[in-house]
Amino acid sequence: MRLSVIGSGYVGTTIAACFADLGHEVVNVDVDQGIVDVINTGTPPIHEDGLPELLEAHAGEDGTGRLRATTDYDAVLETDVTFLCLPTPQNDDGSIDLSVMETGATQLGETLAKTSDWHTVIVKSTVVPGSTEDTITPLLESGSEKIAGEEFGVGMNPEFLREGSAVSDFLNPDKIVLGADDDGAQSDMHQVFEPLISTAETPIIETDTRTAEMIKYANNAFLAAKISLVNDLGNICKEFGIDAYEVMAAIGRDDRIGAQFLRSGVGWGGSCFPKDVAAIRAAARKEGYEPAILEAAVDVNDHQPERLVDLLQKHVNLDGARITVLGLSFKPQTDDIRNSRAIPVIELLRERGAEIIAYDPVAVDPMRERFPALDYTATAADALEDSDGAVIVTDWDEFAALDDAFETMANPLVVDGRRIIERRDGITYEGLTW
Ligand SMILES: NC(=O)C1=CN([C@@H]2O[C@H](COP(=O)(O)OP(=O)(O)OC[C@H]3O[C@@H](n4cnc5c(N)ncnc54)[C@H](O)[C@@H]3O)[C@@H](O)[C@H]2O)C=CC1
Ligand SMILES: O=C(O)[C@H]1O[C@H](OP(=O)(O)OP(=O)(O)OC[C@H]2O[C@@H](n3ccc(=O)[nH]c3=O)[C@H](O)[C@@H]2O)[C@H](O)[C@@H](O)[C@@H]1O
Repeated sequence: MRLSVIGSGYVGTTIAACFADLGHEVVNVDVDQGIVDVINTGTPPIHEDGLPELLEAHAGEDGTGRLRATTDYDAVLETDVTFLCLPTPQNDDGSIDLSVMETGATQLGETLAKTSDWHTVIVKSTVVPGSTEDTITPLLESGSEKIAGEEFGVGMNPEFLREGSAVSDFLNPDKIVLGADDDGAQSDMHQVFEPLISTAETPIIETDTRTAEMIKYANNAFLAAKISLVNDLGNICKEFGIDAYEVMAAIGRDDRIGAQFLRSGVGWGGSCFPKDVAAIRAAARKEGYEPAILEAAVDVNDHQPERLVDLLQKHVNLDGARITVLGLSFKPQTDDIRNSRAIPVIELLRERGAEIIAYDPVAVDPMRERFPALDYTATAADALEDSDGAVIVTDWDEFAALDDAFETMANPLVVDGRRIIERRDGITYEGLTW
């Protein structure tokens, strides 16, 4: 099939490359000429495992030619189906900001006015229930002067990939949710996912657009709340001198609980959990419902960075101390720092007078834009030298392999927010929940 993917960020680039790999002909449409140029050289605009190989195979000079990028919306006219992968950030009150989606839908509608062919538009972005039906579809209709369901199709297909393992998650999903209010869109979505359905034997959930939208929020809210509950229990474990990881390993054996997402520590960050929990809370409140558990989940999460810094301060006077921050991205295997827990940790350390030396394998440049005045190093070992204490904020594997480097610290003190460093002789070690 011929597909266009509007928005070439973490999701748009990944799904475009994966669909090309599954045999579709794909064009990425983005307003950012720099991103478009990079994709057309066969290189990903983001750091993501497996993407360099896929882009080289399909967009590179010697590739299959099944993937290209452009800033021109008219490219949509040479395709049958368009995915909208535009950002859905939050307003100051936490509610969803649909403005980029509105701009994209309007421009896409105006583009579709130029063709009489049937076309299906699929909302891939995370949007609160009702957004597709009440906001996006009317804009597509007014821009194209066509009737949804009769002259073009509209579907909603939420994405569940995680950054850091985006390619493998997309190609091996635990479910594919196909939301549509018309048969044409439902049938087109089936065709798009056919190569994945037949190879991965993935469960397909067919539903309407509002339910598809809600499934995405329920999924993210459940996972975020699960981690917060684990952190709440982990904080209790710490008070009792019990290892939360041993406790979680035991309860994770219960199928009703599940073994994943039981890692306690400095909390959840990233571009999605915080904004999606905020958006569904705001949407619920607007309907007159206060979601108490989600509120508590956010509250626990907001306090974990402070608990980490308080724990460090039990061992060292932070005023004037040289403190190493290891890990800046919101999770390992990505350069994304959006809502990284490193941000509140750095802010708290600065408030308490610490001098910060920071290191991350791939996220130094984005963090330098956020905090230009910090001292950044090229290796973790350099960051530890002469330091009065270190905090671990991201669970990069390379931190687990650090050994002699701790001996170069002025004060070998490690406060681990991710349980990545082993306790050992010669280091004062504190785990956040163990
Ligand atoms: N990042 C993730 O892991 C996941 C994100 N999502 C959802 O997917 C959506 C997109 O997220 P990301 O890919 O992270 O966003 P992003 O911010 O990484 O990428 C968005 C892209 O859209 C482009 N863009 C902005 N306005 C445009 C316009 N009018 N026309 C064409 N392109 C335009 C930007 O230049 C950028 O390249 C969001 O709703 C997010 O919640 C869903 C699952 C996973
Ligand atoms: O909507 C989205 O954008 C995506 O959000 C999350 O994916 P992502 O944020 O990329 O990464 P996760 O692996 O879920 O980690 C999120 C945060 O939770 C933290 N986390 C995760 C697991 C855990 O056990 N403990 C824990 O603190 C991570 O360190 C990270 O800060 C979801 O896992 C994806 O299914 C979803 O598609």
